[in-house]
Amino acid sequence: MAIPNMQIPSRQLFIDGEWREPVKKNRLPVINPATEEIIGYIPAATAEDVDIAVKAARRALGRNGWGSTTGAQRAKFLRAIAAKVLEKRPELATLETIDNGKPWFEAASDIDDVVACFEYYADLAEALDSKNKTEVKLHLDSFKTHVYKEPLGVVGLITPWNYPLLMTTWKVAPALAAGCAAVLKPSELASITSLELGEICREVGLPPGALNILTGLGHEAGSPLVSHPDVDKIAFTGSGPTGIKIMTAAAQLVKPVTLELGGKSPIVVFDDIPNIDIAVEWTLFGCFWTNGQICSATSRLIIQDTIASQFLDRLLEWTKNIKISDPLEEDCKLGPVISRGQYEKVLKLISTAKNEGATILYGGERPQHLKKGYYIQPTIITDVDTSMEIWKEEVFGPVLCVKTFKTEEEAIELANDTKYGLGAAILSKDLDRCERFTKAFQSGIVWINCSQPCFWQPPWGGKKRSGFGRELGEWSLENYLNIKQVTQYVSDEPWAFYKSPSKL
Ligand SMILES: NC(=O)C1=CN([C@@H]2O[C@H](COP(=O)(O)OP(=O)(O)OC[C@H]3O[C@@H](n4cnc5c(N)ncnc54)[C@H](O)[C@@H]3O)[C@@H](O)[C@H]2O)C=CC1
Ligand SMILES: NCCCC(=O)O
Ligand code: NA
Repeated sequence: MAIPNMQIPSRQLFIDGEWREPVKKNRLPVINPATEEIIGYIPAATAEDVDIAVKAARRALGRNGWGSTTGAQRAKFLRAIAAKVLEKRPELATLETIDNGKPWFEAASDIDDVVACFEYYADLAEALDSKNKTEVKLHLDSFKTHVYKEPLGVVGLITPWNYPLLMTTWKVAPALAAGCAAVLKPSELASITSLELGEICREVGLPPGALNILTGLGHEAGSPLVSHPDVDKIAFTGSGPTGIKIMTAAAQLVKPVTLELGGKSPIVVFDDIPNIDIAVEWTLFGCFWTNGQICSATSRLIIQDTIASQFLDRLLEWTKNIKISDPLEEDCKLGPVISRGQYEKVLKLISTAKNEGATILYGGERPQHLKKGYYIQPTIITDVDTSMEIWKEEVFGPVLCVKTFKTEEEAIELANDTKYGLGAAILSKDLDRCERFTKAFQSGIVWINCSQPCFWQPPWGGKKRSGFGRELGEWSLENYLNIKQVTQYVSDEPWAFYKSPSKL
C-alpha cells in the first residue's frame, strides 16, 4: 500500500560512501507531476563534483579495493542491497510515484523487478569466478593463451526518468557485479529513489567509492561525466538527441558507449486473433502502460483492414474504461506525464497531427475531472499518413496512432517504416506467420501475442536509431568487462627471429 503524506528525504550527493554537499551548493526542485507542487529538493552536481566522484571510484578500484574483490564477495553486497530494497518497498514505491507520477501499483512492481535484478546479477557475479579465466587453444605448442575477464574500470551510468530506480538498477547491478566502480547520474526529473539507493549502499556497507550517485542537470553533471578522461565507459538510456551528444563527446576520447534510445515500435494485429478482447488489452498495455512513457511502447497500431472497425470500436470501449487519477489512488491505471515540458510536448504532437489531417478518435486533451497535474487522456489517432510527425516521432506519452493494412507485405513495410528499431509486436494465431514477422522486424525485441512484458534474463536493446549494445541478462555483464588476452611463451627453444651474434 502507498504511504500517505510521505516526505522526500533530504539528501546530498553520494560520494565515496558518504553524503556530501555539492561544491557549488546548488539544489534543484523535485516536482510531483500529479500536483505540480514542489515536494523537495535534490543536490545539483557540477563538473567539480564529477571529478571528486570519479577520483573516489578510481580509488575504490585501487590495490586491494573493490576491483580486486571476487565475484562471490560482490554477490553478497548485491544480495544485501536486494534485501534492503525489498524491506523498503512501500517507501520506495511511494517515493517513485510522487516523483514520477506512475501508478503506485506499477511503481511497486518495478521495485520487485529491482530486487530480482540485483539478485540475478549477484548470481552472475558469483558465476564469474569460475568463468573469468578461460584457455584459448592454439595451433602451436610453444605458446599458451588464456583470456581474463576483468572489470572494465570506472563507468559512468546516465539514466532516464520513466523507470527511475529500475533503469538505475539495469546499469548499476551488472556494473557492480562485474567489479566496476560506478558514477551514476539519474534524471533530474526523477532522482529520489536513486538517491535512496545511496542510503541503502551505506546501510549494507558497500565499499566507499564503488557506487557514487550524482544528481543534477544533464549539461552540468551528465556532460562532464561523459567527457571525464578517467571514465572508461558510458552506459546511457534516454532520448536520441542526448544519445548523439553523448556518443559525439565520448568519441573524442575513444570511450565506449552503450546507448538505449527512443522508439516508435509497431504492433501488428491480424484478423485471425482468437479473442478480440485479449488483443485489445495487449494493444492498450503496449502503449498506455507507464503513462505511455516507455521507450519500447508499441505506439503504432497496424491493424488488418478486415477487422479494423470492430477492433477500434472495442479499443475505444476499453480505453474509456481506463481509470485516470492521482497515481497514489488504488486502481489508478493512468497517471500524469512526468513534467510540464513533457505535457506540452505531447499535446503539441497531438495538435500537429490534427492540423496535418489526422483524426483524434479519442482523448487528446486533459481529462475534465483533473484540474491540476500533467494529465493527458489516453489518445487514439486514426487517418494517419506515414509522412506525419505522429507516425514518425517518439511521443513518450499515452498516444496510439493507427493504420490499416491488407497484406502481410504491406504490414511489414509499415512496421519497419521507422528510423527506430527497439521493439515490435505481432498478434496472430498463425505461428508460422509470427515467425516470418519475427525475422522481418527490424528491431532488437519481438513480442508475439503480447507487448511489453520485460524480464531480467533476456537481452534488451535496439538497432537503427534506437541505439546499440544490450542490457539485462548475461549480455549486460559483458558491457562492464574488459577482455584481456594473456599469451605465454612456454618453449625452452630460442625464438630465432634475429640472427644470433657470435657466442659470448
Ligand atoms: N528512451 C527512453 O527511455 C527515454 C526517452 N526520452 C525521450 O526524451 C525526451 C526528452 O526527455 P529528457 O528527460 O530531456 O531526456 P534526456 O535523454 O535528455 O535525459 C536522459 C538523461 O540524460 C541526461 N542528459 C541530458 N543531457 C545530457 C548531456 N548533454 N550529457 C550527458 N547527459 C545528459 C539527463 O540529465 C538524464 O539523466 C522525452 O520527451 C522522451 O521523448 C526520455 C526519457 C527516457
Ligand atoms: N519495461 C522497461 C522499459 C524500459 C525502457 O523504457 O527503457
Ligand atoms: Na519529479
